[in-house]
Amino acid sequence: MANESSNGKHQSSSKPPPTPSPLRNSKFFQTSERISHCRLQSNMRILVTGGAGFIGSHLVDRLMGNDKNEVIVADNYFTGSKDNLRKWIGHPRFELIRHDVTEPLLVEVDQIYHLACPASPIFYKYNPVKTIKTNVIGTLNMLGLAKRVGARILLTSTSEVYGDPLVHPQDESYWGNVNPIGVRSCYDEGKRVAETLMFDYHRQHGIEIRIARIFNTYGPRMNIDDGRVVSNFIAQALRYYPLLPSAFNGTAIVDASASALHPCSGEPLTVQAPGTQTRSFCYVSDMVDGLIRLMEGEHTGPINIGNPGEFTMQELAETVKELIDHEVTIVSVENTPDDPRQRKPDITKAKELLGWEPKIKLRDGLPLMEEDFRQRLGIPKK
Ligand SMILES: NC(=O)c1ccc[n+]([C@@H]2O[C@H](COP(=O)([O-])OP(=O)(O)OC[C@H]3O[C@@H](n4cnc5c(N)ncnc54)[C@H](O)[C@@H]3O)[C@@H](O)[C@H]2O)c1
Ligand SMILES: O=C(O)[C@H]1O[C@H](OP(=O)(O)OP(=O)(O)OC[C@H]2O[C@@H](n3ccc(=O)[nH]c3=O)[C@H](O)[C@@H]2O)[C@H](O)[C@@H](O)[C@@H]1O
Repeated sequence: MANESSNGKHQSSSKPPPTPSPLRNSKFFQTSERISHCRLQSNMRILVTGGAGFIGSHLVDRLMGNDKNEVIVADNYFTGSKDNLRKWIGHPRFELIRHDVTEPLLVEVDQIYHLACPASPIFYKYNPVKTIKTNVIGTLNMLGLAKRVGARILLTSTSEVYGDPLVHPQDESYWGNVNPIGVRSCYDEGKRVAETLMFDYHRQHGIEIRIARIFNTYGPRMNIDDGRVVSNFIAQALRYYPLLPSAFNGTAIVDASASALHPCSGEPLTVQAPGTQTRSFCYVSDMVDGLIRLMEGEHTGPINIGNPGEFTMQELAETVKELIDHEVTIVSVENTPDDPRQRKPDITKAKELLGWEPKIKLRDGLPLMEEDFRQRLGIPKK
C-alpha cells in the first residue's frame, strides 16, 4: 500500500518483513496464542541504552515497577549520571554497565530501548563527530545485537528529523527540511540515518523495530545546566535574586552577558531571539507511557510522541516567571544557527494506534520540575 506524503511523493508503508530467521529465540516470534501468554507470564530482560540520562532513568523506574522485568542499563555517563539510578543499584533485577554504544555489546535480552545519545544542543554540538558516531555506529551495534538475540528494538528518534519544518503541525509522513551540513546536523541527520538503519534491518533481516519521534520533553532530573530551554528557565528563575533591581525593568532587552556583568543580580531568563519560535513540551511521565505503549504495541512507527500544546519561547518565559518569581527579568539573547522556527506534533497516529495522548499540561508539569530543581539547588520556596 502506498501513502501520499506531505512532500507530495508516494511513501511506501512497511510491508511484512521476510522470514525472521535470526529470531528463533525471540519471545515475540512464537505462535500468536502463546504471544499473549508469554507477555503476561514471561520474565523480560530489557536493555536500556542511555538509561542513566533524563528520559532513560524515568523509563527504568517504570520498567522496574514490573517485577517480571530485569533491566540492564548501558551508559557512558556523558550526559547521564549514576545518581539518576541510585535507587536501583544493588537491586537483584537491575544491572548497570559503563558502556559506550559505539562499541559492540554482548548481552542476552528480549527488548532494547535505544536512547543513548546526547540530546541537548550544547552537548551534542560539543563533539559533533562523536554525536554522529553514537547515532550511526551506536544504532548499528544495537541493531546487530537485536538481530543476534532476536530482540525487539525501539529507537528514540526526534522531532528534529523534521528540521525547520515547512509543514505545521508535523505528521509522520512529512520528510522534513533539514540542513545536512549545519552545526545541528550531527544530531538531526544522525537520527535520520538511525531511522534508515532501523528500517533497513527490519526489511532485510526481519528485526522487530519501533521508532518514536520524541518532541521536546521536560521534567525532574534534567541536568540543571543542561542548556535546554525549560531547564534553563527554571534554574535561572530559581537563581534570580534582584539585588540590583534598577539594572532590569520587567522584560528588558539587554546584552547576553548581563548576568555576568551583574553577578549579584542572579540570572534573568534568556530568551533566544526572536522569541516567537515555538515548541511543544511533553512531561516525562507521559513520554515514558508513550514509549512503553509503542514498544508493547504492534506498530513499527515512526510515531510522534509529544504534547501538541504549542508555546513561543517568550510565552514559556512569561509562564515560568508567573509560576516561580514575578520579579525575575526576561532578556533577549542571540540565537544559534538553524534553530527551528516552529514545532508541534500531530499525534493522530499515537492516539489511534497506541491509544496514547499526554495528560499533563505545561502549567501542571512545571511546578513538579521546580520542586525537583529546588531540592537539588538547595533553594527553599519563599
Ligand atoms: N528530551 C527530549 O526532549 C528529547 C527529544 C527528542 C529525542 N530525544 C531522545 O531521547 C533520548 C534521551 O534523551 P534525554 O533527554 O534523556 O537525554 P540525556 O542526555 O539526559 O540522556 C542521554 C543518555 O545517553 C548517554 N549516552 C550518550 N552518548 C552515549 C554513548 N555513546 N554510549 C552510551 N551512552 C551514551 C548519556 O550519558 C545519557 O545518559 C536521546 O536519544 C534523545 O535524542 C529526547
Ligand atoms: O524535541 C526535540 O526533538 C529536540 O529538542 C531539542 O532541541 P530544541 O528544541 O532546540 O531544544 P532547546 O535547546 O530546549 O531549545 C528550544 C528553544 O528554546 C530556545 N532557548 C533555549 C535555551 C534558552 O536559554 N533560551 C531559549 O530561548 C532555543 O532557541 C529554541 O528555540 C534537542 O535538540 C533535543 O533534546 C530534541 O531531540
